[in-house]
Amino acid sequence: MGLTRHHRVLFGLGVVLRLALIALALPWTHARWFVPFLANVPGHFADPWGGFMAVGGDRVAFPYGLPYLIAYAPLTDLGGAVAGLAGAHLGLGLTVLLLEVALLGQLGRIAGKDATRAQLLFWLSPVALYVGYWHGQLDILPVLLLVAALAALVQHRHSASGAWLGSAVAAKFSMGLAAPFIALFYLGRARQRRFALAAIGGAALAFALLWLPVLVLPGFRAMVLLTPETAKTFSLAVPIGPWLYVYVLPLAYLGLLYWAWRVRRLDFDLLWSFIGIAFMAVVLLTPASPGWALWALPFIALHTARSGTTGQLLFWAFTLAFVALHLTVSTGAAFAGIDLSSPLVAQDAERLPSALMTLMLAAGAALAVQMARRGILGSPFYRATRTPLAIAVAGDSGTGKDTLVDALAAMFGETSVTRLSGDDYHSWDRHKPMWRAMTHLNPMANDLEGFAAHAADLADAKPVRARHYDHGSGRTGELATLHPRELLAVSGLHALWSPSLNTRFDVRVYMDMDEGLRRFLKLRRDVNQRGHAPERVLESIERRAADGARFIAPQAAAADVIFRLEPRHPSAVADPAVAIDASMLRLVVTLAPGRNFDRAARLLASLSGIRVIESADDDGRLRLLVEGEPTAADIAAAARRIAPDMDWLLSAEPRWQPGLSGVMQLILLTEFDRARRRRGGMA
Ligand SMILES: Nc1ncnc2c1ncn2[C@@H]1O[C@H](COP(=O)(O)OP(=O)(O)O)[C@@H](O)[C@H]1O
Ligand SMILES: O=C(COP(=O)(O)O)[C@H](O)[C@H](O)COP(=O)(O)O
Repeated sequence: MGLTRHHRVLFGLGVVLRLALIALALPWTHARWFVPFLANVPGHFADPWGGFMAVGGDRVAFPYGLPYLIAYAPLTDLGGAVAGLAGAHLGLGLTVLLLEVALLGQLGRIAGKDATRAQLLFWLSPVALYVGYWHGQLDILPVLLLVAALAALVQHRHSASGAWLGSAVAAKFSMGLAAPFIALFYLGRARQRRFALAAIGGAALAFALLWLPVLVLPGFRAMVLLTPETAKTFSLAVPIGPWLYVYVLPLAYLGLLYWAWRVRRLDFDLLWSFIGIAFMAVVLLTPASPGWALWALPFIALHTARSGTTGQLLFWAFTLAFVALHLTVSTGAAFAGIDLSSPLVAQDAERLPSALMTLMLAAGAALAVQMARRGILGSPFYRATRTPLAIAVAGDSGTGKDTLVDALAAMFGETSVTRLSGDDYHSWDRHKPMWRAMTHLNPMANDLEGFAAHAADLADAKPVRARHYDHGSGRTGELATLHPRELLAVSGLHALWSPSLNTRFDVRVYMDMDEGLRRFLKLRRDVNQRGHAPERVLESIERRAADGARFIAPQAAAADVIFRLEPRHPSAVADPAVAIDASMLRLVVTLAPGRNFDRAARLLASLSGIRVIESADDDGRLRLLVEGEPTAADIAAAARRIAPDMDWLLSAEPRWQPGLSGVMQLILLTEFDRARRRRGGMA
């Protein structure tokens, strides 16, 4: 999205503020710890940590691993070589700035249409300016590596994502707090599970390369492994008896992890929200080092960019209170030669810091709760894992129900769709004599009560135990478990039979088909795929005609959308031995009374090579006659345009179909998008 002049001014303001601070402010941490350590590296490449302590350096000066050296030493030492201490400070400050710019780029890959707002919130936040250039922490590096890992993940580059994550953890162990949530993201859904090994391999390799070479160094072990920072995790403890405490942060973190595990199926936005809330818990539940707030900043910036006024207020209240607090209690910087590096408030003057801490906690907690409500409970994917989007596809035998459900699975991903077929609820196997007395189309020949009960349970995200009818053998198999997923596709001869069940469906489809075409396609399928003799199929079609008119056709009245395939010329179905050419078919789409075609018609008319004629039938139902052969690429481009907010449900690699099947995919996509909005603006 192009930057407006206003945006460019704001980004420029952030750059000017940073350059001014780099030039005029000398953080105590840089002067006392980081620059002396980094300046000492060139003479002690064998063991920079041991070398620094050997020359009397402070043991807590640089509790960081190889990634920090690789990132921060070059410009700092180059600056030091060129212009002494001032040059070293300049080099270190510029490195922080460059790493922040890199993080903005990664955040942009994740934030999509909210990128500019999220980047500006990060770039102008008091936390980024204070932590990076006044208090002078170097946490921007591990945060950049973690956000790069998540950006690679959202782009399905799983080995790279693992490598970035391994590097982030090698840079700062605390980034490992994100790892269990990422593991749940991979393991919770079949379509992601297959990439878990690639991610683990990338992480293990990167971590090993960045840790093994230095783990053998005594100086590294002394300065990095034994850092006192970790102890802060246990600082907030609630006494529950003599020598017995509950550690609040671990408790909160484990609770969050359990919640993510209970959600079971995470999409990327849920993963992002869980990690952001976990980092906020660290900031709120420990006397956090100022740098730790930077871990949460990308997450709260993107959340705020997607929120309304309340979110904005909470963001600024939290970040300003956090900085005000640390201005009073943490070290600062010398500014233009004036020493302002001591905490502004004496340690025993606890009232002001405590008031600011309370304010920061209140705003931060409210922000974390809002992130949980909007980012998790309000997530369309989370809500669909609790109440799946449900579609019913009814129609006579051979009208294309299974073919349509296959097209749904192609666009949403097989692992996101639960298929419930009415064929699995026939009362008897194929060889039972009862079929001579009753056809499959008669509701009495099917356990429609069990079918409806299972459909309702799956719509409530409850698993069911059902048998499967095998059309190849004509027999019903063993009981198997059907698990709920984000989408429930209920198809069959009687899928729209139950008025009470029909209210559970978000989309109701009736498959109609020109009778000659249906006979043509059913004959070919039942002979080739179900092993029936042609004469038996034709006899069955004749015998079922009355029940079709009596029990199947009336279900069309309950449909939102009726798809009717017709041959464009009778010759198309003259010879069953000649395969149907898609160009010989046309699609008639009929919408429920009161519905209009605006979106669908606009969409279809935009497809190259498509001819659309709009009409109305006798009872005022709008009808679209569609002919043409759009390519799969045309369908994909139209899908992105017509329903941009359906990304959360679509497969990572949707398989759009060419021709009239693709047109039906698009129309169903618009129907699901409509259902999403009707459910209260999911997304
Ligand atoms: N849009 C279509 N274009 C061409 N052939 C189709 C189309 N839809 C269905 N068919 C074919 O018609 C036959 C019946 O379709 P199917 O989906 O099995 O119907 P149902 O599930 O309603 O019994 C199958 O051989 C299928 O390949
Ligand atoms: O009418 C149908 C429903 O299936 P569909 O709508 O898919 O045609 C089938 O004929 C019966 O399920 C029996 O199947 P079989 O032919 O295996 O006896």
